[in-house]
Amino acid sequence: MAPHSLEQEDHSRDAAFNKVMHGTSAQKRGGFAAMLSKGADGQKAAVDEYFKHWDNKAAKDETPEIREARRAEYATLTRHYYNLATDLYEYGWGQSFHFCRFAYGEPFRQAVARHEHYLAHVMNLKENMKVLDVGCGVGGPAREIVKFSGANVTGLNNNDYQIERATHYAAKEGLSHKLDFVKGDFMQMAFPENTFDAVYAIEATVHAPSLEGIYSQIFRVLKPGGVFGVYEWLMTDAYDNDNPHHREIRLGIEVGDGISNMEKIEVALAAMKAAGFELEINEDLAERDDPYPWYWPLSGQLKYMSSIWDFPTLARMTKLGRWTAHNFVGTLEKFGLAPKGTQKTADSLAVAADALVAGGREKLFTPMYLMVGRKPMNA
Ligand SMILES: CC(C)=CCC[C@@H](C)[C@H]1CC[C@H]2C3=C(CC[C@]12C)[C@@]1(C)CC[C@H](O)C[C@@H]1CC3
Repeated sequence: MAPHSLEQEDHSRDAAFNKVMHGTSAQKRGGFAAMLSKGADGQKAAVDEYFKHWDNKAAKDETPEIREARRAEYATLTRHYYNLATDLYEYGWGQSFHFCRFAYGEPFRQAVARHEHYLAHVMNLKENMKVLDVGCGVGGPAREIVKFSGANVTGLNNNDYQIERATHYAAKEGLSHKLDFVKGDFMQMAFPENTFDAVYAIEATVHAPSLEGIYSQIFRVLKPGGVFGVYEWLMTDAYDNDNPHHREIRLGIEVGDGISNMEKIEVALAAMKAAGFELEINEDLAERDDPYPWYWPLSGQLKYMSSIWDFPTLARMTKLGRWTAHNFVGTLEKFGLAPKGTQKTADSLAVAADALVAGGREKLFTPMYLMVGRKPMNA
């Protein structure tokens, strides 16, 4: 698809909204405690803004105009998605918002960290390099990559609440001298051209309305000779847009994961080329011969559990765990202990989980299409 028109940024509006919805909850210890201390008006506005794009818009009825309306509001849609989902992510998954490969007997957190180390390794990140993390979440991967490589990392994020959480965790771990976090829309980065030695993006650029647009921005801020590494969310070659079942899976992933429009592998490869990168690596890591698939923690199959410490994380994904969570947050909402819309958000994440597992099982979708590209020296 062609490069897309951009939403007007308004950082003071976003900061004011952040105060109304999140208050001081960014300082709370875990996702669950943070979730219970939201401002009701802010939460309602975020729910309305986010779900207006999806409610009553089934895959079978979707028109190009509906999809286009979502793409046109990509930044607001993504910002409100993370206003709603961040605490649930932290509660259910941890502080690294991405999938990973699993080796035999490998505990969950170790596998997540290994996926981050692998990207740093293939990009050859080194001590004191100036590195940009595009769409840094609450900074779990950035902290790990700083510790692994010694690089200095700037995290770019469009969501004020995630920046507050990321800043809080970096300070807590004594890493503030190696890490900073900057608010901004990755489609219109404020950094001057040729700023960074390396840029990485872990399962984040899928939120862009145009892959060519975001990869071109990354190309611009990279120094000549600099490297870009990305784990991209993409529909595989097996995805057929004329197949209603395939479309349902794609829409399920999009609605539950705050994505305005997800593309196929061929589009991402063409976008890297159009942006100007020399492609050094492109591989779907989901196709590696691993003992367990990337989606297994979401599928609730406890038989793959290799460490008893993973039980609390994985139990939440079983049928019983999900049923309990649905009813628990519903009860909290009823008694005014959790803000209205918490259950709707949790249910939407459950839809995402099912669609992600179906997309993975049917090999229609990958969350780990690895691309490493270099900006030519003469660019
Ligand atoms: C949205 C993008 C581009 C990346 C995030 C990937 C994953 C970290 C998330 C995708 C689906 C999420 C779900 C949860 C945590 C984060 C994800 C795995 C939950 C396990 C959080 C707790 C809820 O009760 C169930 C969620 C299911 C989906």
